[in-house]
Amino acid sequence: MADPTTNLESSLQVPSVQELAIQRPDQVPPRYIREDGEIEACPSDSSLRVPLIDMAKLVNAETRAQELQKLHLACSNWGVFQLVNHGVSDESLDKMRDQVERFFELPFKEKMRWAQRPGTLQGYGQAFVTKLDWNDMIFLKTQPIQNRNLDLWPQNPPQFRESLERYSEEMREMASSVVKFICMALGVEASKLLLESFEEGQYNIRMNCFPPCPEPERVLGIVPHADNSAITFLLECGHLPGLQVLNDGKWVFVQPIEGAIVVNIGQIFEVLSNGIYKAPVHRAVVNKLKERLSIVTFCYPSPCVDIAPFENLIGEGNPPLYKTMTNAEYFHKFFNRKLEESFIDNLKM
Ligand SMILES: O=C(O)CCC(=O)C(=O)O
Ligand SMILES: [Fe+2]
Repeated sequence: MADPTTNLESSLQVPSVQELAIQRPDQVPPRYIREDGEIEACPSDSSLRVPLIDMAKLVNAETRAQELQKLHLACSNWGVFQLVNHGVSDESLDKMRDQVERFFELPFKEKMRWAQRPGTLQGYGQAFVTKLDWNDMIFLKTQPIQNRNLDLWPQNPPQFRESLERYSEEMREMASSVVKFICMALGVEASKLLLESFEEGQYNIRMNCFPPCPEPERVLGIVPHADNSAITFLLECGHLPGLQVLNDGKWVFVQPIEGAIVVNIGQIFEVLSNGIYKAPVHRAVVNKLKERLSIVTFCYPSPCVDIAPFENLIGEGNPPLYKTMTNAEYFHKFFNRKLEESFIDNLKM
């Protein structure tokens, strides 16, 4: 979910999906069943593929121009791409995946040591909107350090905290370069202020567990949504596809690629780009036999910068399409949004 904090603010205690799945039920309890028709597990057009962007080609001055063009098309036509050669070491990615896998393997009672507490937004549990998602998760704020609630940072498995700390640091570094290149692709010079705002930005990490589900065609792992971040990085823990992006009215699987990180535009960047880049609607589907894990990093600029379309994109014939908001106003609108209304449409002029 864009930022599970919304749901958690009014979160009810709901059962663990992993615990439900362990009992190997033949059917799913009705409160998980989606009434809006069968969930299409296969893309209607399997030739559609989410674009691949090579960070090494963006860094290299000789190949940059061409790769920036690809990046521009990826962001304007899809809002999502797979990033390779991103510079985060395999070792660090593997370590993080391993610790998250081990965490979800712990007995339920042990995981509950880090459960969401009443009045807290973070911790182990579920996000609840209207229907239940087939998903357990642990949601932790990692940067800046004062946002951390270490009481909710697992100490089991033993290296969880240090892996998360290192991983989140690497995501923060990656965010600054990815934002810089996305701005270049958009044709705006990213201001020093904006780039610094990602160095000092806010980073929240949601680790998702989607247990096997007896009726995958009637249940969703995560409901369709767009992220409220500026950009989001998603790391797959295995090879089982589950993330789907809505593209031209079709749900398209994001096929896991070894070593790649999935990057998607969030609603803050949609505003910054004056709608040239859109935050894509996406969802997670589940599998009948296999569990899937994902690690999702939501990147936000520092609360000091306003959220408004880039000035260079505005001029005669190009009016601003979105309002100018302080960070606090943006989150106030988000937390007070009506679920039946489109959040992003409410940010438009
Ligand atoms: O894990 C996935 O496939 C999707 C996760 C997601 O969209 C989210 O946590 O916002
Ligand atoms: Fe998402």
